[in-house]
Amino acid sequence: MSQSKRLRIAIQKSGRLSKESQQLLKSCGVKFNVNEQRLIAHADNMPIDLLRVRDDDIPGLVMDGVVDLGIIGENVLEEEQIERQLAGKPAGCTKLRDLDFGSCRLSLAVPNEFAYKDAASLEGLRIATSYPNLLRRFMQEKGINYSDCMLKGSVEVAPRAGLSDGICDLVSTGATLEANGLYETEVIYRSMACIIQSIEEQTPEKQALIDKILSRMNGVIRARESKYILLHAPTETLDQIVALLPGAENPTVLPLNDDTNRVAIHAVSSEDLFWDTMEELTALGASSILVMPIEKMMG
Ligand SMILES: Nc1ncnc2c1ncn2[C@@H]1O[C@H](COP(=O)(O)OP(=O)(O)OP(=O)(O)O)[C@@H](O)[C@H]1O
Ligand SMILES: O=P(O)(O)OC[C@H]1O[C@H](OP(=O)(O)OP(=O)(O)O)[C@H](O)[C@@H]1O
Ligand SMILES: [Mg+2]
Repeated sequence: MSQSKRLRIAIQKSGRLSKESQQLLKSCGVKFNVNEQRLIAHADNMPIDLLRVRDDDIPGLVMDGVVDLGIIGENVLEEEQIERQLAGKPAGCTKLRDLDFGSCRLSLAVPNEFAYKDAASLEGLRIATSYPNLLRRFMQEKGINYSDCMLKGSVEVAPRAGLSDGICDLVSTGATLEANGLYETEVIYRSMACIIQSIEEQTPEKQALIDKILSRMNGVIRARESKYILLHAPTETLDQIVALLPGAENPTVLPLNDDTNRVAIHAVSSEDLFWDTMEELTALGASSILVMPIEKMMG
């Protein structure tokens, strides 16, 4: 069991996940100030300590029970899990939920002049990557022999530098690949950020705090994905209009002053309302359409 009476949460110190991890915890009511020089940030209003570390270290810290929770990309989690299974080290942890950020994919990419047909085009070649285990699993499934070149960063420059024939690295918009004269040929893993818990037994107090944070996180993420919609609708097209609102259950329908042919609709939609739908709504006679963000949700 983690020795500390306070709940320990590991988050990325600086990088793609750090701001959003901090923001998510703040939205769950955890109050803390980060001092860039310090590894630990203590929450002021709850028995929670945040450990700010390199993202690569987060899965191991959770799997060894050094911290109770960690916010991490699934790509790093899966890579560490394979690594530890091979080394016979503890690799257990529980994924509590996917988060709504850090979406990216681990892909194979080759120089623009490379005539790639399928994964077999890489037979006998060298691939640079920071994810040797995920790459090996993919290549073994395809039965392709290759050699790897392990790089912790700047993987995209490897082919130009003559270090490898292709790469296996994270892609989001594809801008980094393009800037380095590479193109994506195969997605080998799709990833999101997630929150994981150590499998060590928790004290009832700490488990209750984990459950509280998770329940708040569910509310914050559900609210971020939802919209509050207000509009006026002709009574004759009311059913069609309600059917167009994405995931809106039991909308409130209210009468309008001095207008018996129209009603006001208030609805919580589980998704954003896109311009196309707004145009379809107006074509059905809807007016005064307002789409508003929701800050918190519960129950
Ligand atoms: N372009 C991207 N768009 C969205 N998410 C990304 C992107 N690149 C990486 N990620 C996600 O964010 C995680 C952290 O990426 P980052 O580039 O900050 O890692 P790093 O350089 O290894 O950081 P550290 O210094 O902590 O080791 C990745 O493991 C992945 O899950
Ligand atoms: O497809 P794109 O939108 O261009 O994103 C992909 C890039 O993002 C990540 O690096 P990051 O920018 O986080 O910097 P790093 O190389 O220092 O980790 C990843 O390692 C790629 O290099
Ligand atoms: Mg890292």
